[in-house]
Amino acid sequence: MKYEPTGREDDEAVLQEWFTAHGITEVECLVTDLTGILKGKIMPARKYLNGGRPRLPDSIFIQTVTGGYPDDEDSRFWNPAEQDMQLIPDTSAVYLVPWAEDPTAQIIHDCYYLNGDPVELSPRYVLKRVLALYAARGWKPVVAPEAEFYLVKTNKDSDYPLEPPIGRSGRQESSRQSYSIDAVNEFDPLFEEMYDYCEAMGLDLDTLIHEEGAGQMEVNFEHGDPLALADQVVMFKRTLRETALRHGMYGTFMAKPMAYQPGSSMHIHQSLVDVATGRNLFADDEGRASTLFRNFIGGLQTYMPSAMPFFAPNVNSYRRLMRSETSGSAPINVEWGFDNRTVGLRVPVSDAEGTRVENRLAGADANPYLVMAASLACGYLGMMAQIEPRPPAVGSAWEGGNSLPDDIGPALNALHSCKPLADILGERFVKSYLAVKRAEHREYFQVISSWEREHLLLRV
Ligand SMILES: NC(=O)CC[C@H](N)C(=O)O
Repeated sequence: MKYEPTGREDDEAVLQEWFTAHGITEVECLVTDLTGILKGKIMPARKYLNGGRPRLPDSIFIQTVTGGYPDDEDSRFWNPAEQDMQLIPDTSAVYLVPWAEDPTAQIIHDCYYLNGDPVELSPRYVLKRVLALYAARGWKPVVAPEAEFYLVKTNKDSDYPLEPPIGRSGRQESSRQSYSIDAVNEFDPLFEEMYDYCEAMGLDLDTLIHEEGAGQMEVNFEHGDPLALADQVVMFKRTLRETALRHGMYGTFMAKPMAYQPGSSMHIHQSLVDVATGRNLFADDEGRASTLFRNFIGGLQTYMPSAMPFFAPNVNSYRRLMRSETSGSAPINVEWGFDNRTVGLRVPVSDAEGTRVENRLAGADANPYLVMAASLACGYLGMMAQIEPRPPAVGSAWEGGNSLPDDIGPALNALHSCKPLADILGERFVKSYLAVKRAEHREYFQVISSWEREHLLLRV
């Protein structure tokens, strides 16, 4: 997947036309790091259109969420020289910044070394790598992500717990308001603006609902190409956070922002299209679940426990997945079942064309490129090895207990031992990801919590 300069003239023409149509004066050149944070440079549109392309060091892909770097015990897996990368725009990922005062573009870029090699540490590249495996077989995965999030009161001191926001009524939500339209309308001005921004950016939102938690909402995206939808989720998260700030609140995609409130997920519905015929290969000629579909689920069941650090990348992610009275339907297993929300892999009842599996494991805090790459990699491995899934769960699957790593430490160990995933996602990428996540975990461990001060200080 080398960048071929021959295609670039066409891209320039597309950009030129789009910049002129929108009167663009500034460009935000964006790259998503391992966490999902947008990094990049801002430059004048004039320079950008003259072929100016920014460079960034490849160390942005080995940065922890706090801006640190892993100890260099494993440094042979990245380049300590901090090589420069050339940023090349993807002209299918060009958006307006609708809240900017001067007409500004935000463009998602791919990263290449100066010799033209792609940077394998880039999450967007990891997803492209998995999609190329599907393309080589004439397959096209189709996904529909959902993103849950909380609106919360601004929280200037991070020592204090978060609180639900104040709505138009002047009141703070305190009870379960799942699906309540009036509870969504409490934040009507914010959502009006969010929709305006999404419209201006061309984000394909389907529905918005109120979820179970106080101030918790969910948006669903229309189904489509995984790369385009991962881009859209990244853009949506930025948009929602920005909109919330403009309305005096925070929007957060933390997996478990508040104790005693359900966590936030990023469910991904997945199906598989035959490029030649356009048919959904997850249904057979009689409209029943096909062998490929069963094997895809078999692969998810086999490899998802090892891919856990992509679905649950932070210490906080595992708080969402712990069973408690307030955990809602967050999964603790990789069983599958028809229209069953106690399993990690739900198969919604639908017509043959709509046959799909909803992977419910990922938290909203996960990096959408890596969630899609990991989920599609697990399914691909299952289809290649023709893995039969266990029988579908009937009734509650909670009784089976937690069959997944229940903390980031064991999850990282499981990924470390899984060679098939490293082969698909890239060995250098997986090693670097593990090193970054281990460094974050060590840093977290140095913080003494209020629970320890409350319960241990005077007792032990
Ligand atoms: N609607 C739902 O299925 C809720 C999902 C739940 N919030 C989770 O974190 O998984």
